[in-house]
Amino acid sequence: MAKAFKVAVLPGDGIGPEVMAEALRVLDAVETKYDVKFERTHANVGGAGIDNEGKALPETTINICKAADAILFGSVGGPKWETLPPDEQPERGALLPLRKIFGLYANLRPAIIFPSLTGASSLKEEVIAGGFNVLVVRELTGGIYFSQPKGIEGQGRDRIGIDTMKYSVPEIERITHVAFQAARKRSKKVCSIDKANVLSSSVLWREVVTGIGKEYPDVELTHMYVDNGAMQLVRWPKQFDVLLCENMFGDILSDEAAMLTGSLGMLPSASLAEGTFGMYEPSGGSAPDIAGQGIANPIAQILSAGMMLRYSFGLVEAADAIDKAVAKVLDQGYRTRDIYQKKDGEKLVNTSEMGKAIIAAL
Ligand SMILES: NC(=O)c1ccc[n+]([C@@H]2O[C@H](COP(=O)([O-])OP(=O)(O)OC[C@H]3O[C@@H](n4cnc5c(N)ncnc54)[C@H](O)[C@@H]3O)[C@@H](O)[C@H]2O)c1
Ligand SMILES: CC(C)[C@H](C(=O)O)[C@@H](O)C(=O)O
Ligand SMILES: [Mg+2]
Repeated sequence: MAKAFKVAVLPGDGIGPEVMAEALRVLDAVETKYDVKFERTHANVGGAGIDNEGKALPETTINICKAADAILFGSVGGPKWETLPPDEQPERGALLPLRKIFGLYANLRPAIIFPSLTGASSLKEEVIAGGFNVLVVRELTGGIYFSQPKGIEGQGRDRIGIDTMKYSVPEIERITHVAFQAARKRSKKVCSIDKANVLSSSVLWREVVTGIGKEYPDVELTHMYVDNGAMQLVRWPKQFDVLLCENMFGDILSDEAAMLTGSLGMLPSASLAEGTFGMYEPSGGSAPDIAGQGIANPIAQILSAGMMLRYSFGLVEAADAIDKAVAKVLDQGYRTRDIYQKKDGEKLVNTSEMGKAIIAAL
């Protein structure tokens, strides 16, 4: 009998449902080819949760996720819900609680430049010639996103907005191990990003990372302040292998790294808990500027589904096949609008045509 895995499918808002449809078709194709079954249950999240069930993260959605082996997530948010109280909006009302409820502390965001896409990068060709492959390892359940106190206090012009950045030693230790273990399977270099010249949480971060680094003598460890890191990424991205970041620094640097590869629509992510449970989503958002037009790039969502097969289901062969199929269609010249450079040999396609091409290449 075919091996079966339960997937909670949360398409969300904006381009979320459009790119999710293509990732699900890719999963259909994997089922046929690899004798596996993905039992999918759809659930509302974000604006779709608010509109259909009155809440960004309805109980039914939480229960569907709890019953699943992994969550495949689209993206949430958009102008329609931006006037709600902050904690009820899609991002703070659904995405962040999901990360916390499921203990998804390790966010892996690989930024890989495909050889055929070097021209789509915002960097000069000579800087990225030969490609680069950076893995952002972002701490996802701590830091300034979650620490207390937080909120707006007082009245009128006397109000103050408060956010707090806290990290405990165990929180730093576990994400550091993830970074070093990932580096061991790659080019054996970890660059830890912090702001230890200003922030106390970063002073502790640097100390703990240095200590853990001694357990991995085969991996080179360097430290960099986040402002310099942001600059070095655009100056010479090839110097980096694994970038280890706290929550907010990782959020910012992963968008930057994504754009160096050509488009935010190319960058997948895996958010992992202890064990095999994970949530898989594009690093980018609901892209309200292009939603509803059928032109979004589905590659980040499809590669995220591939990461789900790799990290939560152990289906390495099928995951490799998805990665290769994406590289192949890019070599064949298929381009959604975000990565189209009007060069000879390029074929401008919409979301579903890109999905179909990837399935054909599987
Ligand atoms: N994980 C998530 O659900 C997530 C992540 C980031 C932002 N958001 C939310 O998304 C909404 C829009 O935020 P934003 O505009 O700052 O960021 P965004 O990532 O949605 O869009 C930034 C730019 O990248 C482009 N882009 C993103 N994904 C693309 C794709 N697949 N194909 C082609 N182009 C793509 C968009 O068109 C836009 O020009 C906000 O409500 C934000 O909070 C959600
Ligand atoms: C939408 C937002 C809460 C989210 C984050 O900041 O983590 C997004 O930007 C991301 O990168 O996944
Ligand atoms: Mg982000």
